[in-house]
Amino acid sequence: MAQYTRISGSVGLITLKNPPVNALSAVVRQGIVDSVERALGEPEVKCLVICGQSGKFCGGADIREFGKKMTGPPLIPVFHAIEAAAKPVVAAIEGIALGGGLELALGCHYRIAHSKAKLGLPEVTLGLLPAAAGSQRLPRLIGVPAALDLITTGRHVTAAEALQLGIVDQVTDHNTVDAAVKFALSVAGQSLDARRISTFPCPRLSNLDAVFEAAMQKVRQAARGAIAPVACVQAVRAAATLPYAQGLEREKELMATLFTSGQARALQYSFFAQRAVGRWSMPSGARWDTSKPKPIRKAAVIGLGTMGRGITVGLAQAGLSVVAVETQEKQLMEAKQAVSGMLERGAKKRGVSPPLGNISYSSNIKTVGDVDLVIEAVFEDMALKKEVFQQLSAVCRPGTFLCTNTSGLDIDDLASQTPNPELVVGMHFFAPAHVMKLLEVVYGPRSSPQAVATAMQLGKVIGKVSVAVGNCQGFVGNRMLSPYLSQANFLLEEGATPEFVDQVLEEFGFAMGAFRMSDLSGLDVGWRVRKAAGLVVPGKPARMRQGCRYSPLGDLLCEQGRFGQKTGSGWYQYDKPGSRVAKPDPWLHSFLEEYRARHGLVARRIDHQEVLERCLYSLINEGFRILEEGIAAGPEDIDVIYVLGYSWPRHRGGPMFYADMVGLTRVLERLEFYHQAHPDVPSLQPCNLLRKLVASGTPPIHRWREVIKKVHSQL
Ligand SMILES: CCCCCCCCCCCCC[C@H](O)CC(=O)SCCNC(=O)CCNC(=O)[C@H](O)C(C)(C)COP(=O)(O)OP(=O)(O)OC[C@H]1O[C@@H](n2cnc3c(N)ncnc32)[C@H](O)[C@@H]1OP(=O)(O)O
Ligand SMILES: NC(=O)c1ccc[n+]([C@@H]2O[C@H](COP(=O)([O-])OP(=O)(O)OC[C@H]3O[C@@H](n4cnc5c(N)ncnc54)[C@H](O)[C@@H]3O)[C@@H](O)[C@H]2O)c1
Repeated sequence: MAQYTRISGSVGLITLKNPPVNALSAVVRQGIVDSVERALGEPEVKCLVICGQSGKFCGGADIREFGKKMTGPPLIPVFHAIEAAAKPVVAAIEGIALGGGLELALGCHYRIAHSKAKLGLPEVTLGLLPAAAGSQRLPRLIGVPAALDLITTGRHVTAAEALQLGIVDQVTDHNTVDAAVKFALSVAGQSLDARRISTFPCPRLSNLDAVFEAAMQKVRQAARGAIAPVACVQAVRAAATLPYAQGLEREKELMATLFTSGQARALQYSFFAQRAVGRWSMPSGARWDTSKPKPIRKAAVIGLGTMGRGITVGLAQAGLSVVAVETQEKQLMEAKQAVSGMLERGAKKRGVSPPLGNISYSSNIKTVGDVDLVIEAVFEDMALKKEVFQQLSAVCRPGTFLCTNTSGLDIDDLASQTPNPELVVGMHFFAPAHVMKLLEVVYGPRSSPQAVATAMQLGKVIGKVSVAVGNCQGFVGNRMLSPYLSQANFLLEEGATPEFVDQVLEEFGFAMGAFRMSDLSGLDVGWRVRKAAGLVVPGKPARMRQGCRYSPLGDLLCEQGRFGQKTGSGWYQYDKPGSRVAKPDPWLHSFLEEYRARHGLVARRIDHQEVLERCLYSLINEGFRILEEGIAAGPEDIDVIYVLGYSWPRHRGGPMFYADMVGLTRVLERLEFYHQAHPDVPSLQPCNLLRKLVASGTPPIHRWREVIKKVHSQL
């Protein structure tokens, strides 16, 4: 609702009340209409202030209303009524003014913001554009280039930047409502002609075409197929070239195409999924709301390679004390230098001082005796990790949580090395660990709910989106990647090139195709895992392992020292080791031809559809197996992992959402087709849960959990 009160005798105060973010639901919109009407009708009221309850101005339109039949007054006329008011209306912006929230403020005559407030038009991140006149008012207020930046990126700006851009009129460190009331009284009675943004001409640009061409090129490059950023540029162009009323029409037209699009559905699903994963549960029945985390003030990181350094930075930046341990003095010194550099660069960007003092470095594991939690990040070698866990058990005080950053080793096996396996969980970060938002929190059969809650909470503290998953080889993300990569390799055997496979996957929206990604991560990583799994055994029939099809192509490249970017060659060639520009490699093409000839394989023409379906549906099929086994609690968990950790295009929601969009019947049919053609590839065999979902009438994704529950209860 919106509550109307009179303060200081002559100020009408409208307070938006719709926790948690005062979104503009139908009731709130109606409340604003009624309150404005009332205030304008009261002769004693000289001016109005609009604020939000609980220190939050407004988080925008109520996204939960989007899928439903719209009721209540539409936003544009509400904001026009405010702008047309004969008494000054001041927005008192505390906390947030986002999307429709900022558009409401732009309908007001003045804007006062608290210094800690964040403002922005993030509609693009939900597959939309600011369609309550935001795309038309903002360029008129701050000019086309700045408006294009804010609207196409959806980034939030601080109050200080908003002041500099001209979005707000004043910033205060004190009570914002008090400041707004004082301000409103000071301008009461003054002419409002120059305060109605919709009447402003859009600031002229001499190079208008060039600006919009450049903006369009920029968004198309970054969008990876997303349509909203393109529509945002078109809407701002309308503001720059058309009278306000016509610009509004264009905004409405563009919004109509976005509003019902699959991309908007996917992005809004993704928004809620990222919040839903925080409400985790385990098959044992333990849950987020019944498991209390322990506060972590001091942590240790063991192993300061690529991952350990990033994890140390993340912990220190969040204000924790960190003991950073590396056994070799030389590596320790190098790590210290690298970590300090990362902290200094990060602090410079944020305009704060680097928290260098939060970290103490040591080459002696005994120095971790007084920490609350340890994150082990030594080489991916089970014997080594077991040794480290035994040492930790001996030196850590009782109750210390022991976490491992392993990419896929058995958490329970590691836990068995300690007298308190309930304190052991996986904390699987993604590289670069201080940047990537995803954290897989992996619980073993003996991990306590408190250990899981503590790791999930620590993830939150350091700014990660944490997803709780069960223990299995590769956990969720890497396990699903395995059949995807296998299919990509099989396609090469059958006649495709790495360039073609990557092109199809990149057109789908991945930042990098399977082969460019493997070259970046290092081919040796998978090689080591396959060796440890006994798959790389000289003398074995080359293309079969344990009765299943196996492609040794990656192993053969590694035997040649082709580890990817770091060695200057892999699936592609590079100018020099470390270079990032992948070029097609004639050597690799002849190697593939020789390989096919050696194995009696005849190259055939492979089309886009086959590449996409085999790579994506095999990955999705593994996702269904993961759900069936209870390794992930719901499809949202898998989708968040893929969007945040594996560059799955956000506007496609994630693999499980994509399967829902394609249609489960279609996915099942195509898997059956490919499995018939490749009976020696078990990952193409449709999993039981997928069949059950189809048999139960292909329910929409938000109802899959009901079927999953039934499957689990039958086990
Ligand atoms: C035929 C076709 C016709 C087409 C014509 C249709 C015309 C329709 C006209 C529409 C007009 C458009 C108006 C406007 O331009 C559109 C918008 O405003 S879209 C919304 C823009 N706002 C945002 O994107 C903000 C989203 N929220 C956030 O970024 C964050 O939540 C936050 C506000 C920064 C707060 O962050 P935190 O403190 O970390 O809290 P959480 O994120 O965990 O959120 C808490 C809780 O609140 C829920 N929530 C947040 N924002 C909204 C919202 N805008 N609507 C509904 N719910 C919201 C969030 O989901 C959390 O709840 P939980 O999911 O955990 O239950
Ligand atoms: N690199 C990635 O992209 C990535 C992503 C997620 C998880 N992981 C996992 O993180 C872990 C570390 O990977 P990485 O890429 O950082 O490896 P890395 O080779 O870069 O670093 C490992 C570090 O551990 C140190 N070390 C070895 N034994 C030690 C001991 N006993 N005590 C203290 N330090 C010791 C080594 O000197 C080295 O500096 C592995 O388990 C890996 O699977 C890696």
